[in-house]
Amino acid sequence: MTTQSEAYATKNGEPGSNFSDAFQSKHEFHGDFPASKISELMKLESLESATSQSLFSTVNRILEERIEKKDGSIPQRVASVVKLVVQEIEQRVSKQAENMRKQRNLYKSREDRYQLKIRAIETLATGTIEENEIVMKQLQQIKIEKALIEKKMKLEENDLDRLRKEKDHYESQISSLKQELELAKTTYEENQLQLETHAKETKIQLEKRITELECFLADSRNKVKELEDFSESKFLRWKRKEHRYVHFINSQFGSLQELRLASESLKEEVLKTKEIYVDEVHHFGLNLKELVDAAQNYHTVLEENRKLYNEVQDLKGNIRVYCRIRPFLPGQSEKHTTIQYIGDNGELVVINPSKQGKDSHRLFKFNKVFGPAATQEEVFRDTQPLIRSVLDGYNVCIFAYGQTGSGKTYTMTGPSVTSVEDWGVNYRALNDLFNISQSRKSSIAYEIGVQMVEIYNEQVRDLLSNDSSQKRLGIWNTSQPNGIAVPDAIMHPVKTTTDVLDLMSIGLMNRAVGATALNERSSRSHSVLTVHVRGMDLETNAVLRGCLHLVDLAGSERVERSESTGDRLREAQHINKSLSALGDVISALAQKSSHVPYRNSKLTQVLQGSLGSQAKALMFIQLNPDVESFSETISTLKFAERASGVELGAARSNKEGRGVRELMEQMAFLKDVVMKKDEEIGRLRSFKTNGNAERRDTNFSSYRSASPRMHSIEAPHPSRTDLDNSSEYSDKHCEAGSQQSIDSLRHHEEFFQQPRLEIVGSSKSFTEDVRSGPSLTNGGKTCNLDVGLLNFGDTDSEERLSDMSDGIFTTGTETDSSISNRVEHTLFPETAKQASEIVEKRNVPVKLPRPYQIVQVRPRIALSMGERSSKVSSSKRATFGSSSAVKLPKQ
Ligand SMILES: Nc1ncnc2c1ncn2[C@@H]1O[C@H](COP(=O)(O)OP(=O)(O)OP(=O)(O)O)[C@@H](O)[C@H]1O
Repeated sequence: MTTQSEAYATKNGEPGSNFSDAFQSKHEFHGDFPASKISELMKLESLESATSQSLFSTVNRILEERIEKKDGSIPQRVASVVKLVVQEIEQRVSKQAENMRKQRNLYKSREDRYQLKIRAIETLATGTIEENEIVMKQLQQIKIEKALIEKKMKLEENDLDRLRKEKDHYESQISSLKQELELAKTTYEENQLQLETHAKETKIQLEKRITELECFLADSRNKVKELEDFSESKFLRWKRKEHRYVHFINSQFGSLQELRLASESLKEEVLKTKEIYVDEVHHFGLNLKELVDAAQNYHTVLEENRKLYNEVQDLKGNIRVYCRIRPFLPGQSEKHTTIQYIGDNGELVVINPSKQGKDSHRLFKFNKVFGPAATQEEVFRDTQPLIRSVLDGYNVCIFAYGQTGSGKTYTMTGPSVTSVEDWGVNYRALNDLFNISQSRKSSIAYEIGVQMVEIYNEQVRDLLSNDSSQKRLGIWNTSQPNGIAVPDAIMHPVKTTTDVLDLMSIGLMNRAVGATALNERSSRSHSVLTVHVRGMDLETNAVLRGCLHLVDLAGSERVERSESTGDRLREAQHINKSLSALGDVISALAQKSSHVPYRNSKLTQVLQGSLGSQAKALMFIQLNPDVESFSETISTLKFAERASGVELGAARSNKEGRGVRELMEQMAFLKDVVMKKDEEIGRLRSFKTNGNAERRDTNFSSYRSASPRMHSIEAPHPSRTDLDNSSEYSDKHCEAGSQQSIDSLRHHEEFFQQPRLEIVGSSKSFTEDVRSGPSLTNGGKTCNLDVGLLNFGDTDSEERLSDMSDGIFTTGTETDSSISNRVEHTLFPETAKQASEIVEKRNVPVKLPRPYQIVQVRPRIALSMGERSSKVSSSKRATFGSSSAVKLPKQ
């Protein structure tokens, strides 16, 4: 049993010490408490171990002692009260202890029960943990599900939002639809009202119509009745008719039988007639065949006639005239044409659209007319024989005449070089010459050279020279008796068509072109392509030379039509001037006039050899079919008509056999001798005249008057007043001319590869050459003095030119050969070499035949032919030399 102090001590955690402290402080408070009692009390090992009873008994004994002793420290009563209290407390404590014991037991039982419960709970708890885990898992799952549900809820919320919005939208739509519905409803009601009214109206109308129809039906019924009556009567009539027809057919059948019999007899007759007819047709066929043959013969005869006509013209030396009509260009197809008829026989009818009746038509006749559809090949086919004759030693000139844009360049050159089909006469001609020369190479060795110049504003320019100083050539050297070669222009040997194509494209690029109102790219100059051919017969050594001029003239239109101004106007004026000079020459030739004004333009000077000598000439007349060009067309055709009447004299081939060549070599030698003599005479004369000026003048003038023929190679031609007024002209110009001549010669000598002979003049010119007096020597080079000109003061220059022209005109083959010699020397140096060798070998003059020529021995400087010369065969290259190469312009 625990006491109150124990409980107290247990309650405070330090029962022993606290109780002792309390007891001690109490004792101290009661200082009179005997120490023995305390020690007695203190005998108790500890308060903790002391029972509450012992403690109370201790207190009771103390109190009893106090009471017994009657100690005054504690009043008796107090002690008895305390004792009572202590006893009361003791009782209470014991009760309490009892209670506590009971409680303790109760607690114990409770504890047991709790223990059992705990154990049960523990077992439950273990079960619960597992359950918990499951629950946790379920919780987790529930959480996940919750999250999902939340998500779903969110989504649903979103959906809800969306639905709400949609709902709003639909609501607004519904409201608008409601409005529309309202509107529709009102309209419907209105319409309904209208329809109702309309229906009412229609009903009324229909009712009216029904009544009308009923009336009509009644009428119709009446009519049907009438018709039925009518058809019945008609049926009866038809019935009657049928009877009649049957009767008629029967009668017809009878007659048919009769006819059949008759036809059979007729058939027999027809068969008989047919036989007769077949016989007759056969007979007729035979007759027809004869007629067809005759007609064919007629065409052949016609063709032959044409050929014969051409041959006769060739024999007469007529200028052949081919007319070519340009097609309308793209974009011009709507235009009216002036060409009404193109005949096979070279007939051409042009029509003037502004005139009516007979005057509106004009007939022209030429050697050939090519229509707009004619191809380049067809045109060339008719030109080919003429071109081929160049290889047989003839001189041929082909030129194209016509207004700007009429197709001259198209015919002569072609629209493009790249396509062979487009090639014009120029390329085809050279190609043909190469082909034929190849096919003849076993018997004749041909060499071909080309020059190309243009006449622009009355100046001659070398189109194949890249040297600008040489491009513009000096005055056209008409002292060349036949004027065929272009002495100042560089001669380019050509071996293949490619060479020609290269050269010509360079030439075409250098050509002066410009735009006029009539042609976008108009040729503002006359271009002359000269082809020199020299062939040597490998058996007989006979040499033939041919020369072909291919001339693309500038446009012939009137100045005002080309709407030119400034430079273009000047060009047009020059072109017109030269073309009218050509017209004058042609007129003079056509009229067989004694004076032919070749010198009036550079163009006529260039063509002099081909128009004046016995060369073959062909003129292409180009026409623009456009109505606007009618007047130009007529003037072109008139020009062509005049040209076709020109007789140049029968063409002759420039062939020379060995004999002729030897004679020429002899002539060359003799010319040399004569020249030396002339030089001596000249020296003597100058020696004489040194002391006597007057005599000198007289002597010189005798020379001047002697020759209208010879000109300085390069000296500018003096004006007539110059000639009249300046007595010193001869000297000055002789010097100036000789200097120029020397310069020109230097250039000219490019054609010559070594010192050799040059043969100038012709049979007729010889006499004039002799009259012309001596050639001047200058620095070892020779030039012919223009002495002829010096004495022209009183003579009509035209006449002089005419004389000269005539001289050239009639010289014929020899005239041509002289220039050909010049060309030959240029192109074919070995001939010259042979000649010079012969001259060196022979020193005995040989008696000359009648047509002899002056020979000048000229030390020629060998000049390179430039890049072109590299294409010449090695055997010839050696003789060409290599100094001061003249380069060709690069394309
Ligand atoms: N026969 C033709 N077939 C097709 N086109 C042609 C024919 N003739 C000429 N042409 C075309 O007509 C135009 C003018 O031709 P081209 O330049 O040859 O005339 P042109 O007489 O030489 O003119 P210009 O005197 O101004 O030099 C060119 O476009 C040319 O292609």
